[in-house]
Amino acid sequence: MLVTPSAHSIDPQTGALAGNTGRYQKRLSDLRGLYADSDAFEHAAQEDGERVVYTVEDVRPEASAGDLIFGTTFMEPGRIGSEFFMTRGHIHATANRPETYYGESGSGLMLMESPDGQTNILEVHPRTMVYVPPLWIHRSVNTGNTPLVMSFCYPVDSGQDYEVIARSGGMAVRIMADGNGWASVPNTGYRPRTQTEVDAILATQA
Ligand SMILES: O=P(O)(O)OC[C@H]1O[C@](O)(CO)[C@@H](O)[C@@H]1O
Ligand SMILES: [Fe+2]
Repeated sequence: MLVTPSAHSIDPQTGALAGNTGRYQKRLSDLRGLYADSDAFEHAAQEDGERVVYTVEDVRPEASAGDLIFGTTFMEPGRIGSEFFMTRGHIHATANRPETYYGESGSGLMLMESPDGQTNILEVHPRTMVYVPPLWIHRSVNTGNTPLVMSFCYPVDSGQDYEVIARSGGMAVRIMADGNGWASVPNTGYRPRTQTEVDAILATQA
């Protein structure tokens, strides 16, 4: 069945995506357990747990395979303790589905981790296209003091698996403020995946 082509303007400052079919927001209270400093988190959540940390708008086609989902992510600047605001992070449920992210405004980074625990970090700036290849767990981090807005695109049959990060006690590194910039520091609660867990991820490829 033919789908009608469409064009969608993106506001690089707000991430507003014309003609979006979906939108969701993650509030501070939705992000419990992500940050190293749980006291600082509880303090911030008590002050304003309803505070929106990031907003995602997207266009989702009806097709079940071969098509694309595209949209925008708007991330507020901020920190819990010295750890920068970040998305929950995930691997695609069909793990060999890739994704692109394009910097619209602000600055941050894409924190990526392979199933066997290698870390790869790429900075995202306006007019930078970041490629997240198949099989990489990915999380966006706003390391600036202004909103980070990115547009993204990924296959419609990707899905998101959030448990992969929870099971390993978070990602292997955390992104912390360091002077005027950022530093990656080891996550002391990290439990590397076993070979059985790695094999289970690889088995979700299609
Ligand atoms: O799904 P998370 O990890 O909360 O982060 C949101 C980002 O990831 C995506 O789900 C795309 O993979 C986008 O919707 C958005 O850019
Ligand atoms: Fe993704």
